[in-house]
Amino acid sequence: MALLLKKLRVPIVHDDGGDYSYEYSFAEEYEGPPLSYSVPEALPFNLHQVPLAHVAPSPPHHLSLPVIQPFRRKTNVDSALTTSSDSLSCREEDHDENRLSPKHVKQPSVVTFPDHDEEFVEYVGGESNSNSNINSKSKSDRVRPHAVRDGKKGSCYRCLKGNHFTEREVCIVCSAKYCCNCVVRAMGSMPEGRKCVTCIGYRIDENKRGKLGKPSRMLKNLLSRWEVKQIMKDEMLCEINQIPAEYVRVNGEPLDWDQLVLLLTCSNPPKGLKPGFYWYDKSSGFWGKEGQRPSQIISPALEIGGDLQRNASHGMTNVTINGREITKEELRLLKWARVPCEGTTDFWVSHDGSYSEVGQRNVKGRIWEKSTVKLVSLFLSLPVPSSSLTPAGEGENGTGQHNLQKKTHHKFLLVGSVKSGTCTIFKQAKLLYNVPFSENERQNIKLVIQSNLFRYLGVLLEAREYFEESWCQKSKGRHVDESTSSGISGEIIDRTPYSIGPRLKIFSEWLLKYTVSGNLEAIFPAAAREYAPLVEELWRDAAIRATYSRRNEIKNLPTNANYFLERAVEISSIDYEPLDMDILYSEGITLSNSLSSMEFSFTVSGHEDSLDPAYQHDPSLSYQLIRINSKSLGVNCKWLDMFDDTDVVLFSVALTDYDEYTVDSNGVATNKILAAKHLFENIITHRVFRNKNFLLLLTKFDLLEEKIERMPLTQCEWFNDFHPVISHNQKTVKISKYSNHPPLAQRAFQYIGLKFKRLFHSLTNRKLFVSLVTGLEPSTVDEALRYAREVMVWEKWDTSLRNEKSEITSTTFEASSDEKYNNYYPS
Ligand SMILES: Nc1nc2c(ncn2[C@@H]2O[C@H](COP(=O)(O)OP(=O)(O)OP(=O)(O)O)[C@@H](O)[C@H]2O)c(=O)[nH]1
Ligand SMILES: [Mg+2]
Repeated sequence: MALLLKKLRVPIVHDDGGDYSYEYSFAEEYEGPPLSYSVPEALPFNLHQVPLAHVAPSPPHHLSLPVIQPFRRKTNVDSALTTSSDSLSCREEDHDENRLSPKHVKQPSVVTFPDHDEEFVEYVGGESNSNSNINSKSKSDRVRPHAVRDGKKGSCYRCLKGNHFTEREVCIVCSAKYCCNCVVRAMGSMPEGRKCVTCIGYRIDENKRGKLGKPSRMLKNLLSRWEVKQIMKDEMLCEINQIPAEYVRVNGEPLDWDQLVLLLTCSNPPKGLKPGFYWYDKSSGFWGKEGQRPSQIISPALEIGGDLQRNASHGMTNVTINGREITKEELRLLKWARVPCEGTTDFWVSHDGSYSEVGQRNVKGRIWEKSTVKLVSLFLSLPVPSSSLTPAGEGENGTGQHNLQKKTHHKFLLVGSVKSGTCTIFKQAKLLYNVPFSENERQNIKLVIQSNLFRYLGVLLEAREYFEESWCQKSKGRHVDESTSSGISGEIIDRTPYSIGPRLKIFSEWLLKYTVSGNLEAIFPAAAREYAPLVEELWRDAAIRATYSRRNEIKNLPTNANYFLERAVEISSIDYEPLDMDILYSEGITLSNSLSSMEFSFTVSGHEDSLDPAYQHDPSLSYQLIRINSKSLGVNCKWLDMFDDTDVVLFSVALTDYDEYTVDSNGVATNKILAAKHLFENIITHRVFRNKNFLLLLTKFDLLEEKIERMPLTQCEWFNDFHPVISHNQKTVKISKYSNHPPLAQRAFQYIGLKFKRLFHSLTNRKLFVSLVTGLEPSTVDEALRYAREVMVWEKWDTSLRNEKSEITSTTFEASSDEKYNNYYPS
C-alpha cells in the first residue's frame, strides 16, 4: 500500500520568483543529496482508517508552511511555521492531476528504436522499418516521452527563457533542456540520473547512451562534487538505464539478459556497447558491427548470439578467417604479417593470433608475433589484441598468478530478504574489524536516522489521531447511553488525552502528508534543520507522551524506533553526530540501497593463544565482505552473475519475520519468511552459485526471544509443525558464550535452521551451514564470519571431516544433538 502511495505526487503552489507554479512534485522540494529511501513497509492501520486528507492533503487556506528549496546550496529557506498565507499554501486546483505532468512532455506517438546501424531513426505513429526486426518493442517497455518545447528555439523547456547561447542540461529520456535555474527543480533528486521527474522509470534515449556518467559543467557548478558523483553513479548503474538485451544482436540473434551480462562482464568486453547489430567470432574474439571490418578483439569463447556468417563483415576477398570472409584491410594486414594467403583461402585463427589452414592441425604462425604488425593494424584501423585477453571460463579461475592472488583474497557475499539485517551485519563487521566509516557513509547514516525519526514521529502522530478518534467514539457511546437513560442530550467531546494544540496540529498534518504518501524524502534534510524545535515541543506534549506510552499497540512502529524516539530532541538537532550504537540501530548504510563492500582481516586480539583454527590469524589473508540489497538483485536475481567469484554466500534471514508480511506493488501480501524462502531458493539454485558454500545467518534472535512468548511460530504456514514440548525445569539454555536464553526461542531457532537446511539439501544435495546472530552485539557477527572462513576451508578438506563438525555454530549448544530435535520432527 505504501508503495502505491509513494507514486502520488502532491502538487504544491510555490512562490517561484513572483510566478506561481503548479508543477511541484516531491523531488522539486527536496534539499540535500540524492536519496532513495525505502518507504515504510506498512502504514499504521489500514488505509481506510487513514483520513483521506492524509493521502492527498488539502491543508486549510490559513495554513502556511515553510518552503524548502531544492539542494543545499540554496540558503533562502523560510524557517518557522507561520500562519500567514504568503509563503506556501495549497489550493483547490493543486489536486488537478493533469498538472502533475510537466508542460513539455507530450505522451508520444514518437518512438525511437535502434536502426540497423548504430544510428537510431524515429518512427512516427507506428511506421515500421522493414529491414529491422529489432524495433519490435518489448512489452515491458513503456513508450518513451518526447519533449515538446512551448518557447522559442534554444529556450529552457521549463521557464521558456534563454536562447541558443544559454547553457542547458538535457534530460536523457525526453531530451527536454533546462537552464541552470530550472534543472534541479525539473529533475529533482535525480535517482536515475539526469531525467525530468516525470521521465523517471522510462528507458533512456539510446542516442544519449554515450553521455551516461559524464557530468556537465552546469551540474558541477550547481551541486557539490559528492552529489554529482552520486547522480552519475545512479545514472550509470540503475537498472532502467541499462541497454535492453534484445536490442543487441550478435550474429543475427538478439541477446537475452544473461548473455548481455556475460558480454559486459567478460574480462575484455566491447567498449561503449550500444544497441545494434554485431558479428562476433568466438574463436578469435574478433568483434565488429554487421557489414563492417572488426573494430575490437574482445574475450573469445563467449556463448552469445548465433553462428558467425560468411558475409558478416561484407568482405569480398575470398579469404576466410573462422568462416568469415575478411575485408580488404584485414587481407592487407595478413599479407604484412606474412601469412601465406595465395592459394589458401580458409584459416582458423585462435584468440592468441595463432593460425592454421582449415583442415590442418599444425599451427603455421602467429599473426601478432611482430610488433610492426600491431602498428600496421592500427594504421589500417584494425584492432589489436588486448594484453588482458583470456578465454571465457579461464582467467581468474584458472591457474597461475591470478589464482595465487585470489587465494589471498576471499569474498563473502552477504544477501538476504528485506530488512533481514544485512546492513546491520555489514556495519557490525566494520566496527569489529576497525574499517572506518567514510564521511559519505556517516553523512548518509545521519540522514537516514534523522529522516527515520520523522517517519517514526509520523507513525506516532497517526496513532495519536486514531487513539483520539476511538476515545471520542467511546465517550460518545457512553454519553448516548447516559443521555438515553437520563433523557439529557450528550455534549460533544472536544478534549481527550490525545488532543494536541492547533500549532502542533498544523505540524502534524503537514508531516503526515509526507509520511503517509511515502514522500518523506521530499523534505529532507532541510526538515531536520528547520523543525528541530517543533520536534522538541511535540515530544514533550502530553498527548504524544500518552500515545507513546501505548507504543506496544502501534503495530508499525519498528522495534528500534524507541531507541531513537527517546532521543528525538538530540537527534533532530543540527549538531547531531551518530554514535556507534546509533549506526547499528539505524537502517541502511548507503542511501541508494546499492552495493556496499569492505575489505578486512580477522583481528587476533583476545584470541592470540587460542588453538581453535577459527581464531588463528593469517595476516596474509584478506577478506572482502560485499553486501547486496535484495531489491537490487533484479528480476530472477540477474545481477548475481557479477558475483561468480564469491567464496561463501552468507544468506540472512530474520527470525522474527514469521508473523510479518511484505506487500508488493500489486498489493499482494506475502509472509516475510515465505518471501525469504523464495529468495533463498532462487539464489541457491542460481547457476552461478551451483557449487558455492552457503552459510545461513539467522538474525534478530534477541527480538525473537521476546516475540515468541506472545506470538506462536506456527503463524507462518511453513512452520505449522512446530510444537516443542519444554519441560518445566528447563528455564534457560546457554546458547552462546554470551548469554542464556529461554528454551522456546532456542528451539524455534534450531527448527528454522533445520527447515532451511532440509530445503537446501533437497534442492542442491549439499549441506547448508547455519549461524546465529544473537542481536546487535558485534561479537556474534565475528563468530559468524569466522565460521564462514572455516566453511570455506572445510570445503577443501576431506568431506568426512566436514561432517564431523557441528553444522550449527557460533552457538555452541549445551544440549546434546538428540535433545535438540527430540520434540518435533519438521517435515
Ligand atoms: N534488535 C535487533 N535489531 C536488529 C537486528 N538486526 C537488524 N536489526 C534492526 O533491523 C532493522 C533492519 O535491519 P537492516 O540491517 O537495515 O536490514 P537490511 O537487510 O539491510 O534491510 P534492507 O535495507 O531492506 O536490505 C534495523 O533497524 C536494525 O537495527 C538484531 O539482530 N537485533
Ligand atoms: Mg538496510
